[in-house]
Amino acid sequence: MQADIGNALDGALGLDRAALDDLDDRVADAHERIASGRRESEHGYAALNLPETCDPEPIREAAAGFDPESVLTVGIGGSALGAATITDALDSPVDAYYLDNVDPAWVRDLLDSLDLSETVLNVVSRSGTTAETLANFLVVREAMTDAGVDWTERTVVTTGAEGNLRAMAEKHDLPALDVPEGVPGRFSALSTVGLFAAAVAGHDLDELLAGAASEAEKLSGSLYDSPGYAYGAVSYALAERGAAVNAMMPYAESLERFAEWYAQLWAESLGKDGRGQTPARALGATDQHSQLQLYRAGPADKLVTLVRPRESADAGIPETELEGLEYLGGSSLGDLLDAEFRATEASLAAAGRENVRLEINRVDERGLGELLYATEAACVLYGELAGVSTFTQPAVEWGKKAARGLLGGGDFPEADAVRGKRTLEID
Ligand SMILES: O=P(O)(O)OC[C@H]1O[C@H](O)[C@H](O)[C@@H](O)[C@@H]1O
Repeated sequence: MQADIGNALDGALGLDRAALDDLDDRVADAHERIASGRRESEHGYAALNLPETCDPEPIREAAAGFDPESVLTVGIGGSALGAATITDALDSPVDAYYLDNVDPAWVRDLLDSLDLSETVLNVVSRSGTTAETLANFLVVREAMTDAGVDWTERTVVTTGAEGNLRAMAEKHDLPALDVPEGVPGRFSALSTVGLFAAAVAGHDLDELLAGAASEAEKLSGSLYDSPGYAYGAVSYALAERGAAVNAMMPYAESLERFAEWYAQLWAESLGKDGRGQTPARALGATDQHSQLQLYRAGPADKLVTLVRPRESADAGIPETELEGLEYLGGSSLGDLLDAEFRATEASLAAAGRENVRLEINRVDERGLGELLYATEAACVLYGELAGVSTFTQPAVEWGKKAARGLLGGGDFPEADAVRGKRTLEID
């Protein structure tokens, strides 16, 4: 991956090269902390070791027993978004679906549309206790039984050492993949969590991990040596100067889910102690015709992250006799997308609005491995520089406990706050 941070400098927020050079001393210290966490396989830091520690063989073996039409992943947050980012980005004859919400109509529609006898079910939960995931699993299991499908023959579980899901896998003797120790869900794309659906879909796990490894090798004590660190350092420096929002804007339909994955990573890891940077999601070129207005002319409180592959399949634009459109004819949709990308970049820069360009060669396994790993490294570095606890999520846990208390799943004081909601109703 390559990061071009030129347009992050000398814009409205006033970050200049000298300030970035000064920050590089702190990057060196942060890198030492990260390297030590990786050496000791500390919680969270262990995720940056996945290019070396993730063994793709058991994942491939678990997938090899199936030749399905589709793979259905039941999980939420980090237990769905990494896999979804990979399978959405890459073509495969196997369709990949994700039940990562409990909207009843949506769940029912999806299940009605699938041939469950031709579907592999992957239930993914690190904790093995997440209510949405377990509830959806029970619904899918029943739907399989109703369709005359032996769910125990078509289910693979991915979970931690303990929890309801582990117990269920043992009880029914289901194939189970282990969630690696020390790897939080939002950092688990390059592990059993993110790679099973990719393996079923026939994607090259070795290349995904090799792409990640190539970015891991670049991590050093200077932001100028690593695209991941460069992006993390610049995001942090701009946030300190007022970039409260970071808009992730890939110029590829296939990377739309990547922006969703990034939003969890950035929000849940960095939003602590009154600090953080709000992730926004945009898609080029579509959102040039909507959100760009705000990014260029609204408050100067944003970094816009433009992501694109350098190469992709192209489609020619036919010659036209339509007056005024001659310039399009004989060109291609790829040329148009490229022009739109560069125009957006220039339009933001001309207005002093900071932006960064992240590029991979292609949206393939290698490019995705690079992009996922480098973004994780960026996030970890940002967390170190900001002094936040990157790998915890107490605010999310609060809401989980409150919901569980409301459902009668235990005595949680958080549920009392829900019962005490203030109201001011207007009809
Ligand atoms: O994998 P699970 O234990 O089911 O957790 C799924 C998700 O649950 C929580 O909301 C966490 O905050 C997320 O980080 C996690 O990815």
